[in-house]
Amino acid sequence: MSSLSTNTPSTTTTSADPDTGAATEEEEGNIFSKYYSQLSHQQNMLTDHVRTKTYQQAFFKNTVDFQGANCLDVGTGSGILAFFCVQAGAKEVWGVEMSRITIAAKKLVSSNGLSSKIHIVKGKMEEVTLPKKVDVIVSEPLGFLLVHERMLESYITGRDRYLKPGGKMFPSNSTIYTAPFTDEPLYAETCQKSDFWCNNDFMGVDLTALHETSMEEAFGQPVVGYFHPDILLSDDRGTHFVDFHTVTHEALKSFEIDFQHTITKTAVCHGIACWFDCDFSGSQETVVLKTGPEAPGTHWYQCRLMFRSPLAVNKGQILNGRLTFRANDSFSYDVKVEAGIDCNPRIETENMVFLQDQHYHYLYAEESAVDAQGMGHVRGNEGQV
Ligand SMILES: C[S@@+](CC[C@H](N)C(=O)[O-])C[C@H]1O[C@@H](n2cnc3c(N)ncnc32)[C@H](O)[C@@H]1O
Repeated sequence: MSSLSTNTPSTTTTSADPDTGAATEEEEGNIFSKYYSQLSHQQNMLTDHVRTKTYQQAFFKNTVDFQGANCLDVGTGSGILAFFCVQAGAKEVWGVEMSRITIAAKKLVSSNGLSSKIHIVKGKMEEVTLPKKVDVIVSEPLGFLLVHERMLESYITGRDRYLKPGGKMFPSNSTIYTAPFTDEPLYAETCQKSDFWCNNDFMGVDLTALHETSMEEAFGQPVVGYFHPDILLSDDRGTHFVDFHTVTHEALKSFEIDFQHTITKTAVCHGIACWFDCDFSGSQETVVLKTGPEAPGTHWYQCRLMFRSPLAVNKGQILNGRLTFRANDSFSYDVKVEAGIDCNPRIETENMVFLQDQHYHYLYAEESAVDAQGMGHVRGNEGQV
């Protein structure tokens, strides 16, 4: 099916019947499509007040960009950002959405009397056909660690297919931050998860051959949850800047974050913490959405990548290394962490911390997969998203 009309866009996908909402095989194969088709998950996002309020403020503080504008909302979900576009003065909005939540979104649009302004389009951003190019693209394509779910790729597909030259994007850019942290209880808890496999007589079966695999699994998962900024071991931040106006698909699929942190506390470093900020740079004002440990909590929490072997660090030393992100087939990324210590003349020897077998200039790597199946699961102190 492929058609083009001036008012009611149609899709070129094999997606579900927009009226019955029956899922296609393709849709059933996409865990995020199923996840987002449930009102409860849309509600989770709407009730993240930091997130939702920041989006509305970003549009309201840049009404010059929305007045009389044609807008595209990539992944409209309940349609909330499309409503905000209209509130900010948009002429028409096309809300593209791959999941069956379109049925609910259409109900909201109609019950709010906005059917002539907001057009909910069922299908993938990569496949739908819209009637015209737009002045503004809005979206909430942000996952844990910014890139989990790989929806940024759909956001920039929307840009490449439908944004007029010089058009605006809300959000417009984002920065991932890194910092080393210490958290002994978290480390102990992660190790304890594998204690079960130390049993050499579980109902007469020796399980110990799987202990190592279980440890790899436990440390291979990022920890999603809040933490207090006091656990950070440096004031320096590794950064990775992504400009949504210019970033390419290739650059999103594979990137590195190099870091160099001057250690501010002698401690045992248990890994690298990561979070992101997002800018909405309109013609009038830049509004910032923050998800770091010092900001009010959001449903993105923060992420921590654990070291299997912790690293003793001394105040004044330099911890340097690299995070390597490679997109995978599970709508997420494999993340590799490498870190090492440089000797520094300002080492406070009286407070040095040593771990067995650790040497200065010690370099090691940990593999960590940001697992799509782990979505919504929070380890640490905050329960479920
Ligand atoms: C994080 S939610 C945001 C929903 C809504 N915009 C909001 O801010 O509350 C992302 C939405 O985008 C949809 N989505 C993800 N990838 C998509 C794609 N390639 N094409 C269309 N919709 C997509 C998901 O089904 C989900 O409803």
